[in-house]
Amino acid sequence: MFGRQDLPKARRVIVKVGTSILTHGTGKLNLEQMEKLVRQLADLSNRGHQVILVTSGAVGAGMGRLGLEKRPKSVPEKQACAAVGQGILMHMYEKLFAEYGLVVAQVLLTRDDFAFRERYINAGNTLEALLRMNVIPIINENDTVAIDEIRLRFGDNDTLSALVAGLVRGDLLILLTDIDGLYSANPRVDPTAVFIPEVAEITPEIEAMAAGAGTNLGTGGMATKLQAAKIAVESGVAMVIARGSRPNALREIMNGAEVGTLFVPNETPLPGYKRWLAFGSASSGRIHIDAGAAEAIVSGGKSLLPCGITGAEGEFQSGDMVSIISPDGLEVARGVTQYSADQVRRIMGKQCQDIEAVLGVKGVDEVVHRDNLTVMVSRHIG
Ligand SMILES: Nc1ncnc2c1ncn2[C@@H]1O[C@H](COP(=O)(O)OP(=O)(O)O)[C@@H](O)[C@H]1O
Ligand SMILES: N[C@@H](CCC(=O)OP(=O)(O)O)C(=O)O
Repeated sequence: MFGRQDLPKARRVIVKVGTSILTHGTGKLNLEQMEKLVRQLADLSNRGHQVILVTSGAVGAGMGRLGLEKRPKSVPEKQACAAVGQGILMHMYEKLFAEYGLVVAQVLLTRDDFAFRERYINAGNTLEALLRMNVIPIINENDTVAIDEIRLRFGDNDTLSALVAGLVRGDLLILLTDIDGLYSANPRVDPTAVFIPEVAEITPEIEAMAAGAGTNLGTGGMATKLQAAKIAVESGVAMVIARGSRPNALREIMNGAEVGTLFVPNETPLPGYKRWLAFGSASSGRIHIDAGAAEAIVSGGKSLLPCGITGAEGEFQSGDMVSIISPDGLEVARGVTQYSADQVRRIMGKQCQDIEAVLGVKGVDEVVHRDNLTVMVSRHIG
């Protein structure tokens, strides 16, 4: 059984730091905190671990420099703050890592870089090349171009860090925030909340523990951290949420000490392509299915045939990614369709041998083949 004793063996470690620990309440950078963080990361690298840093704080740092006291509401203003702040953040990281003789690289990603498989593979190759060169990649969302609609689908940097961890087949993802880890309820609101040291399975009860957003400067609170945990554990990556201001938090975690909340990785993680289907890809439409088809796909590992389809939404083409929706409205699977939306509407409910008569061509039997399909039931993220 995976446990804390396995953490020292983690070779590739992704560390995400939230705005709440990188900036003061004033919005300006918390320099002491950044120095401590960089020192620990440099030490991890010196110990032979491969380190990737996912950093928030661009909007916060920009606010500080522009003298704004509240996080702006409009998207262009937030993006303007990020454009000012990202340079300030990188300048500090470059300076601090250089003191320990380490080279850093800025990598800015958007949701689309994960949704398009070619870009996803390219981003992975670049990160591999940087790690081979002993460079520390410093990743943030490309806020100036990530429009709100797309941002919402990304969630925030918690989700981004988990997608990155899956992309590079990381061993451990550490989310450093302003609280010790997961509690049974938000302890800032509920004084009876108890600390949860380890989560072996992310059940609906665990999900219910994470309520709403956190601080004025941070964005997602615990809810987005649990979404990140779902992606990480299904990708075979262990995850720890811990307080970033704790002195030597990273060293203690890497030594296997009981610090923060540990999320145990799945013993049979999704393979690379199915992982991308589940978490990276963006769906172009929805195919509705009946209860029998849902059972065959989820429990039987079967392909989706026309006879189990009850409807199609959207204008997808053959080769597009589609969400497969059960009668209770849940996305039970996601996969690549071999028929367009128009064709699906014409062959739905029919037997395979009738496809030729309806479409005038002899097509394949499977609307979505099981090789190109991933079951989402337990993996639904948001
Ligand atoms: N069940 C919970 N356990 C711990 N913290 C919680 C819980 N529910 C909500 N929170 C809030 O989540 C906050 C951390 O999230 P956030 O402010 O987004 O940090 P970050 O900027 O590091 O991403 C905590 O300060 C706390 O107020
Ligand atoms: N890209 C944004 C980060 C937004 C975000 O996810 O913030 P947080 O919840 O503090 O991790 C920034 O750099 O300000």
